Amino acid sequence: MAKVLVGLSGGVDSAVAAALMVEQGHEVAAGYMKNWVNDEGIPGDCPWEQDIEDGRAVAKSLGIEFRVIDLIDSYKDRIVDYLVEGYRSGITPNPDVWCNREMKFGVFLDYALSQGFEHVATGHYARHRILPSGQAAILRGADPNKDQSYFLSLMTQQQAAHALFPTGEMLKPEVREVARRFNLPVAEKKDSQGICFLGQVKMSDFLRHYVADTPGEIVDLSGKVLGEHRGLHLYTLGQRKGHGVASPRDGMAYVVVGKNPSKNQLIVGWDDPESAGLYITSCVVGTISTLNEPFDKKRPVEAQPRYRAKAESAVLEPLEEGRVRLKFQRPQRAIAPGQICAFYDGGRLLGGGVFESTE
Ligand SMILES: Nc1ncnc2c1ncn2[C@@H]1O[C@H](COP(=O)(O)OP(=O)(O)OP(=O)(O)O)[C@@H](O)[C@H]1O
Repeated sequence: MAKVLVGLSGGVDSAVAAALMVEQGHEVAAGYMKNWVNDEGIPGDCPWEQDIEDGRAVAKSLGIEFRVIDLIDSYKDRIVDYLVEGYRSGITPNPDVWCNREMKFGVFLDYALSQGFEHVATGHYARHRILPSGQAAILRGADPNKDQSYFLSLMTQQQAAHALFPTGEMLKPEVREVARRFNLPVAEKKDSQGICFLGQVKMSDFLRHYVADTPGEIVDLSGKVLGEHRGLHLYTLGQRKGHGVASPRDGMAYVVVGKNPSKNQLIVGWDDPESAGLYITSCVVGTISTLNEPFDKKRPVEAQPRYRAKAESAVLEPLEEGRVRLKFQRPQRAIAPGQICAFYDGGRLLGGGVFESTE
């Protein structure tokens, strides 16, 4: 039996995680991280009041303590600023991955430990194991449609050692069934989507409040001007729609193949392996974080370059501290700096890093 603080978000997955922890006989309390309050007139509509109410109702039905933990300042410093700075500097940030490392298993875990808890449990779809070495390992969730291990790829061993993922062994429909079995008030609540504080707001509308529009030319690979963009930060490599350059005929679409910050130009080309910059096989990944073993020698890995992507065979080669070169077996489309790459050995998460540059 352990003392466990469950991260209760107001959704069904974490409610079931809490119920399972109670059922397993742990000493359980629930914590809701208050991350965002819109007091600056910036668009964002996180339904946090409803979520707190739902979290409180779940805790009550399980007979466990419910705490609301104010992490607004840390969230602003560690996630919102990272997001805005990232876009400002032209990279593609991933706040969901960062949130697990900095918030849920960062300040929230620190809070839990300072309060005498031994573990933070969340409703992530990932599996937790203790290896024969005594180290904690993270495996892909049992539900292949829901697996969230990608989002945990920048976690450290110390963080993993204090983590528990009670729903990671289950399929989503089973989670709903358990919620009904426990009569949890959120058993039929709809799944949340995207970054909480943005809610239904488009990222571009949110960013407009922080990053001024800086219009410039849209050019093709030969330098011919085809249109005007609103600011490089608003476009992503591989983007097919929303750049405003019409396709000349059916079956030929312009996509974003690059950015030239010094000329403030957005470069478009055909969605084709021949378009320079769109497909790469070799790249440098930095901010390397590993869970169980250091990346200190050349090794094969499966590298997953985005959440809903297949992990691809690649060879990883250590560079100087904190960086690796990754050579994919097959060309990869639209790898953008800032994006997170998760590394796996079969179903086991090895760690992750941030794409820095392509070669
Ligand atoms: N505001 C929050 N306070 C406490 N824990 C949270 C909060 N937001 C998310 N978590 C924890 O992180 C887990 C994964 O977060 P994510 O946003 O992916 O939720 P989810 O998959 O929609 O799960 P849920 O159904 O529990 O909302 C949640 O299951 C929960 O344990």
